[in-house]
Amino acid sequence: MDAGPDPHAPAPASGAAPRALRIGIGGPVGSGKTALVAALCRSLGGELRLAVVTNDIYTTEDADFLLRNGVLPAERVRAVETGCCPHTAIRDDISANLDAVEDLEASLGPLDLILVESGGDNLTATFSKGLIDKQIFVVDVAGGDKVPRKGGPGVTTADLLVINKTDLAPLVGADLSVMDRDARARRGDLPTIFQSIAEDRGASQVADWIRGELTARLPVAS
Ligand SMILES: Nc1nc2c(ncn2[C@@H]2O[C@H](COP(=O)(O)OP(=O)(O)OP(=O)(O)O)[C@@H](O)[C@H]2O)c(=O)[nH]1
Repeated sequence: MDAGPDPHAPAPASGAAPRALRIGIGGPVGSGKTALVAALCRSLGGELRLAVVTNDIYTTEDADFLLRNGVLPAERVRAVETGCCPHTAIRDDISANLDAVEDLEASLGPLDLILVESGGDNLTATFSKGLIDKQIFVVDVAGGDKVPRKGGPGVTTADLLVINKTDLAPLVGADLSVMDRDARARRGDLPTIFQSIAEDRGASQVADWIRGELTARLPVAS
């Protein structure tokens, strides 16, 4: 489904990107998506006009976590209760998510970055290109070092693969070099980041990747 142009997109200022970069964050249940969103709010919230849309099936758990942890003011967070499989709301019927994005842009004015966190799903979940510009897929080492090898569209095609909870690798017997080899085999030149949010509370490598994506969208000065 193609959502077409965004009617709420702010008029581009001279030298500025046309509208907020929308990044979808998906991945299996418990891999660390909300922890990543919170970390990115910590590292980027002071330098970018940032807002977040969370998706949960029956609750507003993830939005509540962000608010409880004070990583972003309440007016910058919207919670979508999907009431159905998480992938349906980010891939098939994206209207509730688009409404949330447009509502944020209408109430806050021009934004630089909107993070859309999917509800936890499985390795097949992907975002509609009508909803987001770039997709980050988060898996974690506690799921086993076989996960990248299993592939699926998230692992194989996401613009960025994040392998989270590296601090747990020795505890669960996960071999990071195997995960690295398999991720390269599945993804070719697409980037993969290994991280532990427990050890790097600002997810600095992912924040840097986002800064790079924002820079890449800026019009080339003539
Ligand atoms: N040890 C360790 N724990 C982590 C790390 N990142 C997240 N966690 C923990 O893993 C658990 C799940 O993290 P969440 O961020 O809620 O995972 P999620 O992917 O958003 O989960 P759902 O929204 O339920 O799919 C929480 O208890 C986090 O504190 C990490 O790098 N290392």
